[in-house]
Amino acid sequence: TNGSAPAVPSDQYDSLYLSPVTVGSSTLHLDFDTGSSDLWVFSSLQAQSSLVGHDYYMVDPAKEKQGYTWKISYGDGSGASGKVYADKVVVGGVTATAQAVEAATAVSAQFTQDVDTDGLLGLAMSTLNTVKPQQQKTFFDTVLKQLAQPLFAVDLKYHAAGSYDFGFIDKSKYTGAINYVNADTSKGWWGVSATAYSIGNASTSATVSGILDTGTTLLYVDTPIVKAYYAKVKGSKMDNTQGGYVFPCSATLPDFSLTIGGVKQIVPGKHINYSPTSAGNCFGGIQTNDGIGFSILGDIFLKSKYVIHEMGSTPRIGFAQQ
Ligand SMILES: N#Cc1c(N)n[nH]c1N1CCCC1
Repeated sequence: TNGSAPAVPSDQYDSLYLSPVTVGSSTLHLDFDTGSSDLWVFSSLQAQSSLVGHDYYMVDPAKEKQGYTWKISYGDGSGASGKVYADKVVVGGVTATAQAVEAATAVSAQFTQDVDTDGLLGLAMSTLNTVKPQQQKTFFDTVLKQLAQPLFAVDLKYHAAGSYDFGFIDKSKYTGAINYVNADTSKGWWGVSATAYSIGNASTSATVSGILDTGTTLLYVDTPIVKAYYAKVKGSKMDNTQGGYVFPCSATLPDFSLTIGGVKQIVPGKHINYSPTSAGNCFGGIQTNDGIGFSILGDIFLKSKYVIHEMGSTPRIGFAQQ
């Protein structure tokens, strides 16, 4: 079976996208994350006070994987931990009958405060899964063999609902050709490299190595590229209080592209005005990857494309224009 689930922006700035998932007998709204590999949910194991505003998984003790635990921490300092159950998970009609469901006993404040997000569904390689004593499979790995094609396709949109397709490519969701490149999955992520970037009409050769990551809001690249971009934005500056480059909300933002597999993957300038700040200017969608060690092609990069993640004998990534 194949299937498709909506990806709905959680707020007016596309901070993250939420998709409905049936876990056991509950429907939760999860953040599908190609940058991590745990399927974890808010659960009845948590203190009631942590569950206010959230949908949550009602655990069935008979389904517990006794002695199994998980603990995850993300690059932004957030995290969660808990116990593991084997239960039914359904995404867009695709069913995993005994998926490892990581039920939270504790989650960090960032998650408790975000009442829209009921957990995450990881779509990176299962080698990054945090369950002990035995690593568990992602939902995609669990259902892979039942899919017509061994792939999922990501269709995130700018200030609109998109979708995640499992097992098929939806020709109505893109125009032009799909450009495929091999994926570097050696570090557990969907890794990709670019050979150049462009700002407006000017191209510069450079090697940009990074990961595709639906769970990251913005686009993080090397500092020299970020500086060159905002040099073309009148009134832009690095604002340490806001934590990145900001600019007047009236500024005209040039398009940005990364050349991947010889094809320019363009990010429209409009998408690079991420959100207003508390200080009366606007926060940039392109920011420095300082301290990360590689680039992160997050939602700002992804939301103009239809991106196929194919786990064939050689993992591949396909890019097409929405
Ligand atoms: N930081 C971070 C991060 C990432 N690189 N991919 N997904 C992330 N998160 C998912 C939920 C919180 C952060």
